[in-house]
Amino acid sequence: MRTAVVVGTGLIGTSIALALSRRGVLVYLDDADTTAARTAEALGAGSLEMPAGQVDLAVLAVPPASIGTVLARCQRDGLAHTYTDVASVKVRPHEEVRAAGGDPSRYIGGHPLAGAERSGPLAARADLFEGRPWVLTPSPLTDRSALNRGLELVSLCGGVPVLMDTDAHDRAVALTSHAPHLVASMMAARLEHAEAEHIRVSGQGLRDVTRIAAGEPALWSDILTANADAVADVLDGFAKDLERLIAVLRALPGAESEARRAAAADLQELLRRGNRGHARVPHKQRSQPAEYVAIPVAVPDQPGALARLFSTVGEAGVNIEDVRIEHSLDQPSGLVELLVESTSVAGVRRVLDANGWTMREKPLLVGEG
Ligand SMILES: NC(=O)c1ccc[n+]([C@@H]2O[C@H](COP(=O)([O-])OP(=O)(O)OC[C@H]3O[C@@H](n4cnc5c(N)ncnc54)[C@H](O)[C@@H]3O)[C@@H](O)[C@H]2O)c1
Ligand SMILES: O=C(O)C(=O)C[C@]1(C(=O)O)C=C[C@@H](O)C=C1
Repeated sequence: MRTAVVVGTGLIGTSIALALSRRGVLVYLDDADTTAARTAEALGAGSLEMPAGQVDLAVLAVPPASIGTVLARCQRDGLAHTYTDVASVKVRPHEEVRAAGGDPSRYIGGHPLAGAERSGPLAARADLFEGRPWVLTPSPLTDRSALNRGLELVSLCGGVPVLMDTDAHDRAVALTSHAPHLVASMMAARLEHAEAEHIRVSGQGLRDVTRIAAGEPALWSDILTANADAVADVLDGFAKDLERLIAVLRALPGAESEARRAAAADLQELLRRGNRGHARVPHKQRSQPAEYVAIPVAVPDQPGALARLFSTVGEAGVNIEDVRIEHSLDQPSGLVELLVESTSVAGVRRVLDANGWTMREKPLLVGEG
């Protein structure tokens, strides 16, 4: 693949664009929100100039409900030879592509099982998909060349391709992604009005269980609406376990000893079932764990300052893996931590220094806090 357009330069689109650009693909960026597109460009994800001719692949990284209309528009404009999307559901986009008059032979549905609870290009990372499953859903109408192009995309992004039917995909992710999201949201919702004193005494467990509840509600309602029945089926089983668990917990303190023993055995069995289920969760495989270093840079609170910082780093030919921003209220500047591969640190510090940026002395190894 030599050329690609990424439509939707948020978390997923920009991560794909960064990965492709790194592998030498010429990437063009398009987003309804020009700030998102400009930020992705400043991160080194590609170019805002639209291509003169047809590109090899267009990747639609827009919300699920927009795939059909965006694909029909792109195909009408003859933007690309082949099209794929990354939406978290697959039945509805396939149906909408047909309903919107798109050409299904040049479209292959896709869904990388990697992401984050943050949205937008600033949350993007080039290695997001490394070692992660990436489902492709060819239909009987999909051309073999489109399937091969999809496989090439997955490979360039470091993902592991999995071919599935749209139905099977949506049922699978109802269990592994969509219902877990709602369970995390429901647990996190318990905290909304909890006493601050209580929340203060929390550890990593609460963070682990609630992390994904920070996801963008508009995107998640779109995803859940498109897969509502399958998610409700998973939650039905969950609700039965929950009902049983509440009865068991209520029985534990007060019951006669035999009933108490039965309740304790039930509780243990539920916890053991949890152990067995947890043991089946696949762990992320990475070919080579990359070591990132955070370079803290003081950035003035001025329009365009972040874009200038990113393009300075881009000039050094270095990919920014992640960005953390600490806003200091009432201060004329904030602290921005640029995460880069450890091998690039010296070059980045040199180019920042030459361009007048102020850095904190010692770079932090990620995880040092
Ligand atoms: N967030 C995740 O963890 C995750 C993981 C895998 C797949 N996905 C899927 O990836 C897609 C994008 O999600 P994201 O997390 O990157 O969201 P995001 O909000 O970070 O980015 C979406 C981008 O699409 C743009 N956009 C919306 N409608 C558009 C249109 N009609 N034309 C052009 N641009 C448009 C928005 O302006 C935004 O910049 C969704 O379909 C989602 O289901 C998300
Ligand atoms: O890691 C996360 O933050 C995610 O929620 C990513 C996650 C998931 O694993 O459920 C979320 C939605 C996607 O469609 C794919 C991946």
